[in-house]
Amino acid sequence: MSFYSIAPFIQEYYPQYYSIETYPAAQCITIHKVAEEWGLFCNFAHTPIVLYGVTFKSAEQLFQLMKFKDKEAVRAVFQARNPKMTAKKWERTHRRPDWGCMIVDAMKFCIQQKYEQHEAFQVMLDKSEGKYIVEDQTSFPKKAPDTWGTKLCEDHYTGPNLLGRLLMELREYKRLDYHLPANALDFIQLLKK
Ligand SMILES: Nc1nc(O)c(N)c(N[C@@H]2O[C@H](COP(=O)(O)O)[C@@H](O)[C@H]2O)n1
Repeated sequence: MSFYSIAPFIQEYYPQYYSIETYPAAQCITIHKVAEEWGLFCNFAHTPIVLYGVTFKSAEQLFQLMKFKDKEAVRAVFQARNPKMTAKKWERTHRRPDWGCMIVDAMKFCIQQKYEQHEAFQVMLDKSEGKYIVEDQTSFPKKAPDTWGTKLCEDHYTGPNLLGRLLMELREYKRLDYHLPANALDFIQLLKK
C-alpha cells in the first residue's frame, strides 16, 4: 500500500465513509477542472479563506497545510504555487503523526470555511439540488479512483467519492460537523512569525 493512500485511514477511523458508491452518470454533477461549469466545487477553486488574519488561496491549500506542524514544511507549502504537489514532497518526513485520524475532519473544516466565506459556493450547492456530486477522476492515469473520487464506467460513476459525499452532506444539512485536535490550527501562527 502506498504511503499516500488514505484508504486504510478511512477504514480504521472513518468506517462510515469506507465504501464504494455508484451513481447514474445522467444524474451527476462532475467536479473535474476549476474552469468548468461546476468548478467552484473543486477544492482548487480560487476561494480565499481567511483564518486568524491569514489568507489561504483555496480550500486545497488550507487542507494541505493542515498535514503539518513544522515551520519549514508549513512555510514551503504555503508559498508553493502547487500546494498539493509540494505537500506530497514534505509528507514522507513531516506529516503530523495523527493525520490519519483527523483527515476527514480536516476536509470538513476546510469545506465548511469555504461555505461560510463564499456565498457563490452556497448558491451553487443549492443549485445542484437533486443531482449527485462526484469528483471525476476518469482522466487520471491510475486505474482506480482514489478515496476522494470516482471514475466513469459505462453509464455510471463509481468510487469512494468522499469529496462528493461531503459536499452532498453539506448541501443537505447546511453545515459539516467536525472534531479537530486542539493543536490543529497551530500552524497558522508559524505563518505569522
Ligand atoms: N487534481 C487532483 N489530483 C489528485 O491526484 C487527486 N487525488 C485530486 N483530488 C483532490 O485531492 C485532494 C486531497 O488529496 P490528498 O489526500 O492530499 O492526496 C482533495 O482536494 C481531492 O478533492 N485532485
